[in-house]
Amino acid sequence: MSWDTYKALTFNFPAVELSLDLSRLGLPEGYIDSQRGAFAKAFAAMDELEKGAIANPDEGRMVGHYWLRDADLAPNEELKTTISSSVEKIKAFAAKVHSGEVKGSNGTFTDVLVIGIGGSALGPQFIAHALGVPSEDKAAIHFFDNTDPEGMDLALNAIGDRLGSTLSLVISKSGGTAETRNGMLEAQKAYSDMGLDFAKHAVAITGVDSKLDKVAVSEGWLERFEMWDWVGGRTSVLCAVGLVAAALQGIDIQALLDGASAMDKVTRAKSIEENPAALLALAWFYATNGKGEKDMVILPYKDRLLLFSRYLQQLIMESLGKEFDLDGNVVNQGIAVYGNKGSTDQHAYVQQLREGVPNFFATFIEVLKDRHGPSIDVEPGITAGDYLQGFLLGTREALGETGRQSITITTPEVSEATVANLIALYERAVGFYATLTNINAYHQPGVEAGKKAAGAAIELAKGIVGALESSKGTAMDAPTIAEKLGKPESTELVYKIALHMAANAKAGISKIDAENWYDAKFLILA
Ligand SMILES: O=P(O)(O)OC[C@H]1O[C@](O)(CO)[C@@H](O)[C@@H]1O
Repeated sequence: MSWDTYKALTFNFPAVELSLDLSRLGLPEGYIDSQRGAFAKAFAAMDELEKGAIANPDEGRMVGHYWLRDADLAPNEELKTTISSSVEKIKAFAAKVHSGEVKGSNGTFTDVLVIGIGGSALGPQFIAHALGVPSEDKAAIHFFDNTDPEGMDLALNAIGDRLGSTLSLVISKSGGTAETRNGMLEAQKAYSDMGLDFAKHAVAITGVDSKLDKVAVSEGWLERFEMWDWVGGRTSVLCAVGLVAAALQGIDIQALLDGASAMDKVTRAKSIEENPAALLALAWFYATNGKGEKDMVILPYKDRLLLFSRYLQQLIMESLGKEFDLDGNVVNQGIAVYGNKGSTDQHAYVQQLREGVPNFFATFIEVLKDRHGPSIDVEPGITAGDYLQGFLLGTREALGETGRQSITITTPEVSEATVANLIALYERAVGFYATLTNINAYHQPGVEAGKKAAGAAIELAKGIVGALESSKGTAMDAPTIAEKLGKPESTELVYKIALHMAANAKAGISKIDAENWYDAKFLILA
């Protein structure tokens, strides 16, 4: 890359100490100019959104995550007060927990168990991993982010005998998410097995009057923090969803809010070149032909940013992956996101990136500061951190040689400010990209289909137990059970569910193997 091309296509944003290098994207001459009209619309739409327009038309909702870090921007006094008092309430609660004024049955809280999924876990996980220092944190943080029983066992195992000084945060915007409900019930059981009262160790973060909120009220949980319908799950990390856990861990949440606010100010610029979120959205649009034709590979060369790609997966794919545009046309939009960290990835999938199917563009995230404190030389005059940067620069070069596109974001260090900068940068880039592609970034109708089908499988499971119980001692294969349930069309599901039940000896169900696996029979002994 020539120095002049690099300078011409690298954009620096001193206010947030960030630089964005688009020089390895192959942007044709005049491309930015050709997009000015489209971006004028995107800037205008973003202005309207920030003023409180119903930017999520399907759900008739405002989209207010930008107000969370600058309450004065909220469209009315009530919201301004709600937002600021929520932040104050979080800080005050964390202070009481740290001082021991609010404590568990076994004394000052040492651990925090976050129970949530999707946007109610990914943001808190990213922040905890990026900014936590185990030996200094005010609380160790653990997650139930799935309905996998063994995953929960592992988290409980890490907590060990400290459950009596563990604060559980149950986080669900809707308050009705099955995985989170299951996690809550499992946690409740773990506390009660140790003779502890869950309610005295539990905090709810949810919408007012949701199912979860009602449970928290009726059981007299320690505290409740409100979530609002104008904050989407995937953009909720800077409200109570992410801030309570972060504050308890000892992370400076005001610095997070200020970092996001600083990036928000920069990304309100009305000129593409002066706006890093606009440049990022433009880069995505160019690289994917505005149709998601290429995947986005996120490559932070920093262990602390490992979970950023997972966080972005939801932010970008749940926001942009849409069947219809705002006019009802079928568009099947989206950008697939994956990634891990460099240089670890160099020894995993970079081989394919360089030589295999050219269906991606990479985003390198470069962090200038290696560590707090000095580093030893691993070779004369060279540190491990020099190697890390060397691998970033080398991989980027190697990808360029085979015509693979990349973006590079450079930030000075990993801190509250820069982590929040990145979050705010990508939130706004997603918003701009949605306007460029004329889609609603703020709903997720597709998620419902899987939830409904899962519900049907659970109903079927109940039926299978009933069928085997009513014919105790009789072994039946899957087609017979399905027939008995009046659901021959669901034979495959019956087979899969019965296999799982037998593996877990559920309701005493066992399996009699046959030579052909599909002829296995299931029974409950008489
Ligand atoms: O916070 P809730 O309501 O439990 O939802 C969890 C996640 O489920 C989804 O609704 C769908 O995956 C996400 O948008 C959301 O972040």
